Amino acid sequence: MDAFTFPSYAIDLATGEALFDYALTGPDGEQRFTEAITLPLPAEPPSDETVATLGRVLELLHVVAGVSYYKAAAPPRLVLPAPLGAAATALVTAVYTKGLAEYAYRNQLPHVLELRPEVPAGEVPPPRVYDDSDRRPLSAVGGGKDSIVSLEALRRAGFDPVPFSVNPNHVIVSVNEASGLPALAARRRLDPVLFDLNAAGARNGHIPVTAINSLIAVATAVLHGLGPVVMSNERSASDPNLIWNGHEINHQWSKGVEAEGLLRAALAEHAGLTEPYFSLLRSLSELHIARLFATIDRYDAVVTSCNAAFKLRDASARWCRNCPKCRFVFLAMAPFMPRERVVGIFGGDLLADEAQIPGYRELLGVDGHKPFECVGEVEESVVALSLLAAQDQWRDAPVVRTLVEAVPPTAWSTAATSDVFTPTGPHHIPTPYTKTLDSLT
Ligand SMILES: CC(=O)N[C@H]1[C@@H](OP(=O)(O)OP(=O)(O)OC[C@H]2O[C@@H](n3ccc(=O)[nH]c3=O)[C@H](O)[C@@H]2O)O[C@H](CO)[C@@H](O)[C@@H]1O[C@H](C)C(=O)N[C@@H](C)C(=O)N[C@@H](CCC(=O)O)C(=O)O
Ligand SMILES: Nc1ncnc2c1ncn2[C@@H]1O[C@H](COP(=O)(O)OP(=O)(O)OP(=O)(O)O)[C@@H](O)[C@H]1O
Repeated sequence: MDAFTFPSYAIDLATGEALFDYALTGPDGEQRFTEAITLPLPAEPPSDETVATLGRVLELLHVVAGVSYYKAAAPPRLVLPAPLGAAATALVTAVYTKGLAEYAYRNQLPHVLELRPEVPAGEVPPPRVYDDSDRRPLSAVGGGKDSIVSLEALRRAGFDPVPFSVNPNHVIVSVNEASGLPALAARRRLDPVLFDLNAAGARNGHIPVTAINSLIAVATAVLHGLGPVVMSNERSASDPNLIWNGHEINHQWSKGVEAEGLLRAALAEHAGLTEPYFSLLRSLSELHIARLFATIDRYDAVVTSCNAAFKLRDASARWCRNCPKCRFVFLAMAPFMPRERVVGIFGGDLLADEAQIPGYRELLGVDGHKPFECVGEVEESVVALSLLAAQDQWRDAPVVRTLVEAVPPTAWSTAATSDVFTPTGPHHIPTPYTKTLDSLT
């Protein structure tokens, strides 16, 4: 295939269903795809102004959601459907290069990292300015500990958040039920042709799914007259897993602060939104978030951070208890909870299971590189281990004992001087929200 194009998109405001068309084209023909995204409908029909702003957000979503189909062939040309301003073009360029960096690395496709979209010439008419800053926030819920911390903090700080999810599965539905807050949901249906192509051996790999979910959330907020979309993306999401050919390869790129800034700028430029989107947890380490989560117990029976529970097919019921994310989250929660509580949350004791030791060695930086998963930095794992080694309830757990001997002696001084509980780094949290997390402590 030579090129990836974006033939059209349309939304039916009677049903909320938006259809996004894509095409891979080449000398041997064309492969078309249609993705369907259905937004929840508001009680009252939207005004013409709202529909115009929504249209601008959907134009960005159309282009960004194309990554799922582009990756089936990774052609050299990315041909955009309409003129875009500088900020929107920067977002699209980054989504298809940095967002697909893990895919490029694993498939050995260096040209993907250099991809530059072809943007049709022309002016983009300026958008209507839509000041959404003081409206109720839409709080994205993914079913894991991080979004629960944000939702509870927003609620306790009096922001009256509206929980929102894309394709909520049983985990997310249970989390929303546990919150007691009425939630909004959007549906997203990938073109089944993609699965047929995958089964036939098409190129496949990781995509920047948070960029897509984020734009669906912003579209929903606009349609419902709500305020900023509040995400729960942590500090370490901005850190790469490795460097390849001089490029950072980051599994979590679209959760990182660079993606957040690009998305905010594109939404301001293209859709006129003044305060569209930010992460409330941006300055926090995963370990710090786990400590905050420990102060909330109403979600213990339902919280699930394991990605295996969110597969489109053959999903696990809750924690699989045998992946980097399960290992990391167990390690991060354990220092801040009675042992029976964390074992109850996970349905098993990972630190009593010696089969977990090789995976924990990777998390602690003893072997390999940071796994391609949503896990914290090596330093956070080291600090968690040092906290466990100092607790009677954990000191003699088989995995803790072995790991304490496995880490280099320098790890303990690293842990002693670590700033993992000090919020740091760039963030986009608007002034009214800066004290929100204090409501949890
Ligand atoms: C649940 C999961 O981790 N899925 C990744 C996995 O896909 P798998 O084949 O095992 O199962 P499905 O998710 O059901 O996907 C089936 C196919 O569909 C393609 N696909 C899926 C969603 C989408 O938006 N676009 C798609 O094209 C997918 O490629 C499959 O062929 O492995 C895939 C290949 O590496 C990953 O792409 C799947 O990741 C999902 C898109 C996903 O939702 N993953 C999140 C749990 C995730 O990884 N989040 C990251 C943040 C990444 C970011 O920058 O946003 C994190 O939490 O660290
Ligand atoms: N299905 C979804 N719908 C809407 N937002 C989502 C969805 N899945 C994840 N998110 C949001 O995307 C961001 C990244 O997701 P991630 O899975 O890391 O978070 P989480 O589920 O809250 O916590 P954890 O890191 O413990 O899994 C979070 O802000 C989360 O709220």
